[in-house]
Amino acid sequence: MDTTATAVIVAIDGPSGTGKSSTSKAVAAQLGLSYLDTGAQYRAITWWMVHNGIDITDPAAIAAAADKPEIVSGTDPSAPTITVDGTDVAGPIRTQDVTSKVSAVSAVPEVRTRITELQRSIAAAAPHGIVVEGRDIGTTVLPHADLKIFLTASPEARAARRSGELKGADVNATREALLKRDAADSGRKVAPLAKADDAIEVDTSDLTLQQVIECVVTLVEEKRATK
Ligand SMILES: Nc1ncnc2c1ncn2[C@@H]1O[C@H](COP(=O)(O)OP(=O)(O)O)[C@@H](O)[C@H]1O
Ligand SMILES: Nc1ccn([C@@H]2O[C@H](COP(=O)(O)OP(=O)(O)O)[C@@H](O)[C@H]2O)c(=O)n1
Repeated sequence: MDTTATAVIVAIDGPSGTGKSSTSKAVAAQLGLSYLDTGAQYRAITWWMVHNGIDITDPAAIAAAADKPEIVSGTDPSAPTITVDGTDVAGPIRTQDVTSKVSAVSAVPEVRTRITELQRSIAAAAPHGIVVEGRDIGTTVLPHADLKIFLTASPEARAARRSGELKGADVNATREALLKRDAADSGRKVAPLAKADDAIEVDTSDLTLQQVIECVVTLVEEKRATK
């Protein structure tokens, strides 16, 4: 059977702490779709640059190395994986050090070209469709996605969620770090963080995670019914 005709492609974008990862994983698991965390890929290439002593303040050095690491993403929403040259980096990519450097690395056009190609090939290979989350999925990576969602939330709600995860982290410092990363991601020249014109915006500040999941599942099911 040709499943590609019925495969549904969902793009979920938005800034940090709006609920992209939790929502995308749950929606994909519930609907039998694959799942791709594109932020994890940018974190993985950043981890590799740091690990290999590349000067991340030097865009030319980053560009020259952009082709070297082999990044592999496992797309099962119940057990997503990420490896670089065969090493499991799921833990190391979440350190504060990588978080503070990822916006600089992901702004380099050669890095984006490489990772964007990888993302498109993963989406095209997903047998029943995929939920892809990131910053530029609806605008650049998958502009023909069947459904585009742009999640937002107040900086206060996002900082409270993130500092809840990073046990003991100061909520004001977390808020400042989030806003700094938003500004870098929204201000870069190539594929900035942006809402696609045809994306549906959902403000999650006053919604529970379960409410957001239900909202997105309903939207995907409506799309699937009319495909
Ligand atoms: N609507 C929500 N209400 C409360 N907490 C949420 C909500 N959505 C997500 N969270 C929590 O906030 C944190 C960040 O969510 P995450 O999905 O990682 O966001 P993102 O991928 O956009 O950075 C997680 O601990 C998650 O459980
Ligand atoms: N599609 C994407 C996804 C992430 N990124 C970059 O990767 C960083 C980390 O993304 P992430 O989704 O893991 O961030 P969090 O929401 O987990 O904080 C972002 O701040 C961006 O700099 C990007 O440029 N494009």
